Amino acid sequence: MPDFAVNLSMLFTEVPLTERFAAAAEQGFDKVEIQFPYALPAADIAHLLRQNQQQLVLLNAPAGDPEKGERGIACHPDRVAEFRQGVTKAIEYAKTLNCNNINILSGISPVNYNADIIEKTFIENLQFCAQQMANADIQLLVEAINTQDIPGFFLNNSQQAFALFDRVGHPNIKLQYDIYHMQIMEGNLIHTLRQHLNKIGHIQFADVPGRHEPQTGELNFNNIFQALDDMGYSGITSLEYNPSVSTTESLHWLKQIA
Ligand SMILES: O=C(O)[C@@H](O)C(=O)CO
Ligand SMILES: [Mg+2]
Repeated sequence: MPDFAVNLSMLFTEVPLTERFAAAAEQGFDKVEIQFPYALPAADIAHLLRQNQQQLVLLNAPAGDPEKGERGIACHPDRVAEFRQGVTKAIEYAKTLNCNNINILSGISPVNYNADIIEKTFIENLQFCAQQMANADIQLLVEAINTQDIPGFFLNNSQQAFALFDRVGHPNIKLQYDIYHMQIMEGNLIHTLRQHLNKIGHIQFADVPGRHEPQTGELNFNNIFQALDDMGYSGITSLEYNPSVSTTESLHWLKQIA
């Protein structure tokens, strides 16, 4: 069975973030992720993790202003200084919280720049991240996101990610393979996971369509989880879905496979 973590930005949202750690612990989760932890001081999060005997396994670097529709700025040529300051902040949080993985979001391609400059900016920013994070013993992860939910998102499929990793040319970079986004963009999940397992550092999932819990859509999660075990995947597999019912009720599938 996969080593599960739960994303506290999308599950247990019935209660404020500070109370989600305990809610997740009550359901048996000892590993959690938070997309953007920055509204809380790192010391407060560290306290909550200790109190609930949990490990933070993932956080995202700051990704611009979501109120303005921004979903990452790593490919924005005019935001390089701001992006890198955000990465420094993410590394400080990760160090305080003993978190070994930081996820980077490319963002939506800016309309006023040509494709080559956007790609070059992203590659140079990833080179910066890979080295800074290697210095801090942190794995750089990069996530591809589907363009139905976020039209224009620059990094949107696994083959594009692997080609970019070759150009980044640093060993400290892996794909955060989100099953939900990849099912929408390319399908062929088990084959892709098996073929590129050494370049995949973290997995998230939700069913398609709807981005809800397993058994609400078209994916056979029993087969996917079994295949991950069979191929020897040893990383984290994280619940990152919008529960279609209460979070606790949405975990029925987990009890069936346990
Ligand atoms: O899949 C997603 O939406 C994420 O993993 C994320 O962190 C976006 O902020
Ligand atoms: Mg994701």
